[in-house]
Amino acid sequence: MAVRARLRGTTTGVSQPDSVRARIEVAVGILLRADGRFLLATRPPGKPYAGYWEFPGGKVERGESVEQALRREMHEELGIAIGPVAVWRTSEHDYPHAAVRLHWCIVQHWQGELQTREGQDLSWQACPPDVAPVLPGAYPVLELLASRTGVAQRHA
Ligand SMILES: Nc1nc2c([nH]c(=O)n2[C@H]2C[C@H](O)[C@@H](COP(=O)(O)OP(=O)(O)OP(=O)(O)O)O2)c(=O)[nH]1
Repeated sequence: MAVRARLRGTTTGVSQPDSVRARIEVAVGILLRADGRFLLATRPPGKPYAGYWEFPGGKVERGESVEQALRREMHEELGIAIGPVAVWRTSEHDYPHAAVRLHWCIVQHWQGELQTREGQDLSWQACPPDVAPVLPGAYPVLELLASRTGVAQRHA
């Protein structure tokens, strides 16, 4: 599968010019456990790329900040109340269905037991993930996580 993505400060491919399509802003949570593993979830049925693994999150709604959107999505999807949010990186990806700008937020503290409110599967993963397929727009950040101290590495 062709992967076209741009990550601020890192060139991983070529996207369409911004003038061609309006970008959809997306807040994405990298829930990082104390052991360095991060949470991936499957996309629910009925959505584009249903069944693909992704980081939890969703579209920023009108009038919301990225942080507000992330707090709402984490509550709606997982039933948790997240603590401090740090926007870590921003990347862009062009899909056939949408052009998205992904705001990657590291979350290390939350309250509540994880629930699967949208029928998604959840998995705590290390780098590289051993679940597939992963949403193409998540690849660049997975590469960055692999080099980030504190993220669990999978050793074959
Ligand atoms: N949550 C999430 N979205 C991602 C990731 N990587 C990636 O390219 N995306 C893209 C896929 C979608 O085009 C977009 C997120 O939109 P979505 O449809 O899942 O958002 P949503 O939950 O607000 O959806 P809805 O309310 O409109 O049903 O971001 C990722 O790792 N996590």
